[in-house]
Amino acid sequence: MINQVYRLVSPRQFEVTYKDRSLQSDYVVVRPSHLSICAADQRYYTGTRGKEAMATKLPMALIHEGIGKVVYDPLGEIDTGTSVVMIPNIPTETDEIVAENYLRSSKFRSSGYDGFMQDYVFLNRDRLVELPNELNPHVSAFIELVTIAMHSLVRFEAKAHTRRNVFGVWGDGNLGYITSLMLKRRYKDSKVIVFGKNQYKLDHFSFVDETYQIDEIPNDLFIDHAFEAVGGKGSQYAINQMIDQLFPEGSIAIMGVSEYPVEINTRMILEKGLTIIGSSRSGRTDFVNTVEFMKEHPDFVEYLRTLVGEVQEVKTIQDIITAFEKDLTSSWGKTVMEWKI
Ligand SMILES: NC(=O)C1=CN([C@@H]2O[C@H](COP(=O)(O)OP(=O)(O)OC[C@H]3O[C@@H](n4cnc5c(N)ncnc54)[C@H](OP(=O)(O)O)[C@@H]3O)[C@@H](O)[C@H]2O)C=CC1
Ligand SMILES: O=C(CO)[C@H](O)[C@H](O)COP(=O)(O)O
Ligand SMILES: [Zn+2]
Repeated sequence: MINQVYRLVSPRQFEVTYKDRSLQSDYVVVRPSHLSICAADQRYYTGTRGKEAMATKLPMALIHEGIGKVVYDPLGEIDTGTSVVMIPNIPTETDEIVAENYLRSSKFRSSGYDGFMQDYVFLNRDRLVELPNELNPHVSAFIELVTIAMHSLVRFEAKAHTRRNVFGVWGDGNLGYITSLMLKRRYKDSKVIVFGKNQYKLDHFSFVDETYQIDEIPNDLFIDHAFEAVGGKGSQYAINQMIDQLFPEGSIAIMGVSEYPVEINTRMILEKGLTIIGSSRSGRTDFVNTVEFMKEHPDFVEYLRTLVGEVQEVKTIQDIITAFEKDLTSSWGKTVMEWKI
């Protein structure tokens, strides 16, 4: 069959590529239904990802957050029409220590390897997780971003000390919202404080204990552990504030992506004995855990609906551009594409 792949060829410019794909293979074929735009996709779309990465990774289909329905399973194990979330990480080996998303041999969709902006996505059997029918598709579209918070929390639990009275989350955007919501659901007796730049965004965080604008943090406020969900140059300011507000021996989980190295106060990291935990992408276990968590906590899913921002029906390449442009000017939430191309 001929599959159409919608690739970014240069900033703000997409082209259709026709790829001949055989159904005589082990791949399960999925028709995407709802796709969501990540900050990483925007860095490629706008060309801010950096000259070298743009040159080596393009042309490629963007998008690594998405769901769809199974249209063909060569083994006949998965019913046609089953709703699934697609896993963008593609491991090529296993390791007893290193998780699939940290293996340098793994490929990642929409980062040098074609993402989900295709008519049909061909996936290895273990690269999809079945979704319950009742789950809201616009929320499910960005499950991958929820797995990022899940993955970071799992790493935090394995590496940080066990006093968890007060958590601080820096970042009043999508990932900050998801992380603080997940912390509140997982640690019912702990206090969660969110630190952000915009009062109108912080107003959405009604479920946390306290919120502060980053230039109004009380001097006597201290936290046990911190999560960074800012990215870019802002992460430098955020990480240095975390270092100041943490009790000794606390931890900092970094999730935000920065294009350039950031300067952090290593002297105080040493003096306070802080642990820094880097966290990037996610793997199958995180997807399975996240879908289970969403099944068990309907109120968690309900809160995530607040994050559904722009919804754009996509039938043409111009609609794709419209979705990315709307996302750039949107002041809150995730942009979801209803994939009907
Ligand atoms: N590790 C991983 O695997 C993943 C990482 N990410 C990364 O996480 C980061 C956040 O993503 P996302 O939530 O979607 O992006 P958002 O833009 O929605 O969120 C970032 C928020 O942080 C605010 N902010 C800026 N500076 C500070 C500061 N010093 N302290 C507190 N808040 C601040 C921003 O405000 P304003 O807009 O006003 O500047 C914005 O509201 C990005 O870098 C993204 O690439 C995303 C997915 C996976
Ligand atoms: O968003 C992400 C995962 O959900 C990661 O931040 C993204 O994969 C980083 O990729 P790149 O190196 O291409 O910017
Ligand atoms: Zn992403």
